[in-house]
Amino acid sequence: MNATSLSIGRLIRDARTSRGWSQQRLAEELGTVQSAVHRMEAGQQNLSLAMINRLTDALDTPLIQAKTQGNPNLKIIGPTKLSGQIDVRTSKNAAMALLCASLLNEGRTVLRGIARIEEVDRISEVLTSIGVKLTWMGEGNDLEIIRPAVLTPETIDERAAKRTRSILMFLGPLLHEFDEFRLPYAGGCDLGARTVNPHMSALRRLGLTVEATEGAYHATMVRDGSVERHITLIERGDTVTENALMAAARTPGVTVLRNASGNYMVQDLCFFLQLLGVQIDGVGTTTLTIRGVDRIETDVEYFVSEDPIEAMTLLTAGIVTESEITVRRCPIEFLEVEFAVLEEMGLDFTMTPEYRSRNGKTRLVDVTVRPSELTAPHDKIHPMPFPGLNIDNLPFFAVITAMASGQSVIYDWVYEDRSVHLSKLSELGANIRLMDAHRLLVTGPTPWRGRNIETPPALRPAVCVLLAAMAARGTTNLMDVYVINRGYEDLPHRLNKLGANISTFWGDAEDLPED
Ligand SMILES: CC(=O)N[C@H]1[C@@H](OP(=O)(O)OP(=O)(O)OC[C@H]2O[C@@H](n3ccc(=O)[nH]c3=O)[C@H](O)[C@@H]2O)O[C@H](CO)[C@@H](O)[C@@H]1O
Ligand SMILES: C=C(OP(=O)(O)O)C(=O)O
Repeated sequence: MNATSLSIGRLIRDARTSRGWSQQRLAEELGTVQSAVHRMEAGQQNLSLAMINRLTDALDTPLIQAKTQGNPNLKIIGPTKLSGQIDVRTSKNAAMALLCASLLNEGRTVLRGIARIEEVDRISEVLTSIGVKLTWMGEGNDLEIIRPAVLTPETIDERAAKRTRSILMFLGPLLHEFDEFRLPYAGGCDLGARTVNPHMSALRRLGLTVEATEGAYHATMVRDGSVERHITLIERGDTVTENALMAAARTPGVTVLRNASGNYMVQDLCFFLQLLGVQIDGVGTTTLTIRGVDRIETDVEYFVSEDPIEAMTLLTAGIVTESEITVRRCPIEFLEVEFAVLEEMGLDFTMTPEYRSRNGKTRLVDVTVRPSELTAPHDKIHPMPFPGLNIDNLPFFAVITAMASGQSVIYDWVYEDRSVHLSKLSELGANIRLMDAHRLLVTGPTPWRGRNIETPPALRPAVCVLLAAMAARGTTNLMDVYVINRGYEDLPHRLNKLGANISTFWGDAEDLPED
């Protein structure tokens, strides 16, 4: 226990008692247990930023708000050398799919190991607003979800819904229960235009018509009772595949889905639906055959698998700081091409034999990376749908190629704005030229230097800046990191355990001295 946690504990206790609440009552408001509140008040509990914000909301107290006024920012002092071992946690993207899929189940759903991140909080807020009861079990990462007999989409929390793109994945589950419903427009990272048409086109084949007007999707469902459906997705997208899977899961008969994504979050969703009694053949391939069931009422527990994007993030942390670290629990099936490129670039790394994730399915390895003389790859680095180089892992190659001698081309054909956001790395000293909106020319190696940076409004470019700042000489203040907290749990603290020097502070960019 330290003095700060004890005094925060007293603030919590005072705010609670001034509202006349018992520890049990506060625990219920927070979705935790009484013993956890007792530990917080006694200063025996490390409080995450997410928990401080939940306390602030629950207690509505200026005392705690004063601690967290303004935006969350990070101060990174470098250069740092990392050492030791770190475990990969579960993914934002599987969490999104599984939380939406919990709507299909009238039994009790327990999701084990869900990441406690802002994006999960947003979808949880949306679920709560339509009547679902979500309870974090203890202080860990297990979430119990119990839906009511009748959902109330008309009371949806629009503010939370508009902050995430995953709200689109409510279409698939809700079409089973309503002939007409309305959802707010999807949000998410600022990556340029992202079409929703593939979702509409796939769901139309199952009877759902969606009209997008006045800031909302207006959905109308007509059930035709056919026993077999063939749907070819017009794009091999992840969330569109998930939406179609959720729509097919409770549509009796057979649905054959072609040009489906076999990516990690889709596989997690398939394993979960299989536990719920939905038969799915072809998991991990581009053709999924789904035998839907009329109703699902099963008490189920599912262990979410490890995140290949977090694995890549942590490996990049080792590479950019020229350190030896071991990243444990890397889901190797989703990182094969990434490792092939890294090997070609001269990265010194070794892997343990494979073992299984807690879901019994996903293959994992521990990877040790060591300081290496990297050279630019011969060809451009570009992403492809699974089993290609993951689209969300491409940004990390901007940081890695900036460490390599020679010129590399990073080609992001997918997103219009991600490369633009990555050019922020030049503020930390990288020689990066935007050839056009989709191509970066990176010339390395880079003498990284710290400075104040406004966080790019996209998750992966933002975390790339954080990683480069760990290697940079001097101090980097990275302002307003909500976007990082959207997808990573406790990242600064976990990197600090490896030797990084990252601290969180609250405030606005105007409060900072000039560079
Ligand atoms: C919650 C979640 O799971 N989010 C992931 C999901 O978003 P999501 O499934 O929503 O991705 P999008 O549907 O936006 O697809 C990403 C972009 O790729 C384009 N596209 C995609 C497939 C294809 O065959 N052809 C094509 O052109 C789309 O038009 C779009 O511009 O997949 C993206 C691509 O892997 C990831 O970056 C996101 O992190
Ligand atoms: C683009 C991403 O996420 P989302 O689909 O949630 O915007 C991402 O995870 O990098």
